[in-house]
Amino acid sequence: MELINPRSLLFVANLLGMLCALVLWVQARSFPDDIEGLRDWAKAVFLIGCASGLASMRGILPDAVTIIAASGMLLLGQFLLVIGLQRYSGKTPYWRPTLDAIGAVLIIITWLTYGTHNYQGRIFIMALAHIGFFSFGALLAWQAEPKGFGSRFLGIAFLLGVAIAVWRLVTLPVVVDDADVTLDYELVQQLYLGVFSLGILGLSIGFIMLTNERLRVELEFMATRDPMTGALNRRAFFSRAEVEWARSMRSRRALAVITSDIDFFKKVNDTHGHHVGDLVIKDFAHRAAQMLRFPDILARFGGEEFVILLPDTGMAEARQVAERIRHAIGTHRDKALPPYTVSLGVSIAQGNAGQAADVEALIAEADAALYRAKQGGRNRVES
Ligand SMILES: Nc1nc2c(ncn2[C@@H]2O[C@H](COP(=O)(O)OP(=O)(O)OP(=O)(O)O)[C@@H](O)[C@H]2O)c(=O)[nH]1
Repeated sequence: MELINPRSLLFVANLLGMLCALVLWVQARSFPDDIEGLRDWAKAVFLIGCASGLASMRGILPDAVTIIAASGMLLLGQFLLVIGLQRYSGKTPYWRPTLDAIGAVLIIITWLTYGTHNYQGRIFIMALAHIGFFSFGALLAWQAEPKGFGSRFLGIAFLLGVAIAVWRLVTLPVVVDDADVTLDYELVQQLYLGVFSLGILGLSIGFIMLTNERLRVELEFMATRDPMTGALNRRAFFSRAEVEWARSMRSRRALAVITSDIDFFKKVNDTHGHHVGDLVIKDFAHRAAQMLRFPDILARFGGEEFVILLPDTGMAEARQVAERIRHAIGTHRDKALPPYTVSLGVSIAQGNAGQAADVEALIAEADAALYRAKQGGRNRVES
């Protein structure tokens, strides 16, 4: 039964491949370099599109082009999809073993085309290769970060590819040998090709969604974080602090703020250099963050000055946290860094009369306590 001309399907796959390759290429050019894999995908989809275009010329161009070259491009394209996903996930791709395997498959395909004229054998070996690439692709897509809709969509698109290739294997016995004479008009082969053409589109959309989600996560991170330490920036701190403030005022539960400043930090810079100064700042941010729990937040307000917000935390508990940080910084140290100490100021609000009227006032109170800690000799906590 002729549902749709297989030649037309392959031609559509060719056009879709070219268009998807163009979109992926444009996307690759406008994306930050650390989101890798888009260029591989553009090349992959281009190759798969070309393979479909060549295959649509069956009976017009020689078999060496429409079968051997087309199969080679198809396999290389599918391999590049996997390579792109590996690069996207920060894994180092291994080219050699798979390229050797593709070479071996092409030699077998050539033998099956010119030697034994075995159409079923050719479909069998190509379906096996599709299953291998698509299974690996599904696994990589499922593991890819962020694990959002894009990663799931892509994983399912790859799994559909596996299912179709398995189905093609199962239905192999009904393939008639003369199907190879021009093009296979069997319904199963038409569906195979049809789904395959749409598959290029589905996979490309999936990967574009995945990379867009990664970009959104990165932009969000950049907009809310201090790039050097990964702590929240001032703006993100205030947007979270305002929410916690409102909650605290409504529920009358205490909200604590700790401000901290590394002691004699100018001396660290002057003695060991700015680079070591930066390492000390990062060390402080890392170790202070380890001493906090959800939903506490740590923000870098500038230089060596950090602010910590502790929701649902009273004065005694907040002082304990500050003491723990001071003690940890002053006693355990990274051997690669000079010893240093930190002074901290603590303040709380609970919506009572006479207490801070807003977050800024609460921070100003903690700053005043921090100033007293500095005046009192440093390496201490004041409230
Ligand atoms: N390495 C490095 N230094 C910074 C950074 N931002 C600010 N600084 C330096 O940090 C120092 C801050 O010193 P001050 O706050 O004036 O005083 P201090 O030496 O820490 O002394 P006290 O706070 O009084 O104990 C200045 O020398 C700044 O140049 C940064 O991102 N990296």
